[in-house]
Amino acid sequence: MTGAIAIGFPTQTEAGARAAPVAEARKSGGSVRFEALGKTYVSSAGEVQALRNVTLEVSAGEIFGIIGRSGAGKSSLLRSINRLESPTEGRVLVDGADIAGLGEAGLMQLRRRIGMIFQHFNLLSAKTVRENVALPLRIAGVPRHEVDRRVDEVLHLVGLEGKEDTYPSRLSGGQKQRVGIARALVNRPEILLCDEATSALDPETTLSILQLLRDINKRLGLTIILITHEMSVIREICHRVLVLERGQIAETGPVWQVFAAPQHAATQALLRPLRRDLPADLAARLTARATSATDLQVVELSLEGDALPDLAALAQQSGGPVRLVQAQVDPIQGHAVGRLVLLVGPGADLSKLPYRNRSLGYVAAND
Ligand SMILES: Nc1ncnc2c1ncn2[C@@H]1O[C@H](COP(=O)(O)OP(=O)(O)OP(=O)(O)O)[C@@H](O)[C@H]1O
Repeated sequence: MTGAIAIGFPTQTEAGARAAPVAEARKSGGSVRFEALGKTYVSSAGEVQALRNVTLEVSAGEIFGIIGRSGAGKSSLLRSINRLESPTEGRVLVDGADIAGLGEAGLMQLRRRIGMIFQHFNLLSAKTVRENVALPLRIAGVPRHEVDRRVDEVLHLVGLEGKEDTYPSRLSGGQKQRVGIARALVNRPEILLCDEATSALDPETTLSILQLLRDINKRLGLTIILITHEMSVIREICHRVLVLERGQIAETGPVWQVFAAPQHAATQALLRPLRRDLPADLAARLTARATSATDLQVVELSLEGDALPDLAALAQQSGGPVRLVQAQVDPIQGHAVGRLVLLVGPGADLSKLPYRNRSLGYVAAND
C-alpha cells in the first residue's frame, strides 16, 4: 500500500495479550468437521431441505460465527454438532471421530465435551445459581466436595461470586446468561455452542457477554461456535465466519476479509445495517454525470489493509484536491476495514489511488 502511513491497529493477539492473562488450561481438542452435510425435515406440511452439501472445518481454539437470515439453517447446523439434530446426509466429525455411530454412553460423553448456551438461558427457576450450575455435575455423579469446588471455580470465572444463593428471577439478563455460561463450562468442555446467546440482551450487556466469551476462549483455549443474525456480534469476537443462505454455504473466511470485501449478496445484505448512508444533503445533490467541467466527483474507497490511509498522500496520488465527506473505519483482527467517501477535483485519476474505489456520482463545485 504505497503512500499509506504505517499506523496499524493492534492485532487480536496483541490486544489479547494486554487484556487477558496467559492461558490457564489450554486444550488441544475441539475441532469440528462437516462433510457434505445435508438435513431434510419431513413433516405433515411436506419436506424442508434445511442444509445442503455443507463441507467445512472449525479448528480447535477458534471462535467461529455462523450467520444467515431466518430459516437459513443455522440452528440445524449448530445442533448437528452435539447430535440434538441428526443429519440426513454427510457426516460430522468431532476431533476426527464420526459422531453418527455413538451409542447412549458415547453420546453422553460427547455432550460433556460440548457445552451449550441459549438465547433464553434455560435456567431452572426453582433452583439457585449454585444448584443450576451444579446440575450437570450432579447428573454425572461427581462427588459433592468436587462439585462445590468446580462450581466456585466457574462462578469466579464468569464474575458471579456472591450470587451463589440467588434465584434466577432476581438476576438481570446478563447475569442469567453468565449462569448459563458457568453451567456450560462446569464439565470443562472443549467446545462451547452459543445459540443466539446475546439476542435477548441490550447492546451494553451484549458487549459484556461477548467480552466474557472472548476471555474464556483465550484463557481456556475453548473452541466457540456461535450462531447469530447480527454482523456486529461476528465483528466483535469471531475469527472466522460462515454465511449460510438457504441451507448452503454462501461464503466463509476470516472476519476482516468478509467485512472488507463481501462477495455474496446475502453477506452484503447482512452488512447493510452497519453501513452509514451518504449525508442526505449530498445524496440529494448527486448527479450520475458531470454537468460542468468544474464538478467534483464523489468517490467511495474501500479500506481493507493493515494501515490507516494517509489523506495527503491520497491527494497527491489522485492529482488534485481531496476532501473527506465521510469515514467509517473499524479495527478487525488487526486490519483497518471500512470506507472513505471523498470529493475529488476535476482531473483526478482514480486509477492511481491505492484502494478499490468506485464513483458514486458528481456534485457542483460551488454547492
Ligand atoms: N423440526 C422441524 N421440522 C420441520 N422443519 C424444520 C424443523 N426445524 C427447522 N425446520 C425448517 O428448516 C429450515 C432451517 O431452520 P433452522 O432453524 O435451522 O434455521 P435458522 O437459520 O436457525 O433460523 P432462525 O434464525 O429463524 O432460527 C427452516 O425452513 C425451518 O422452518
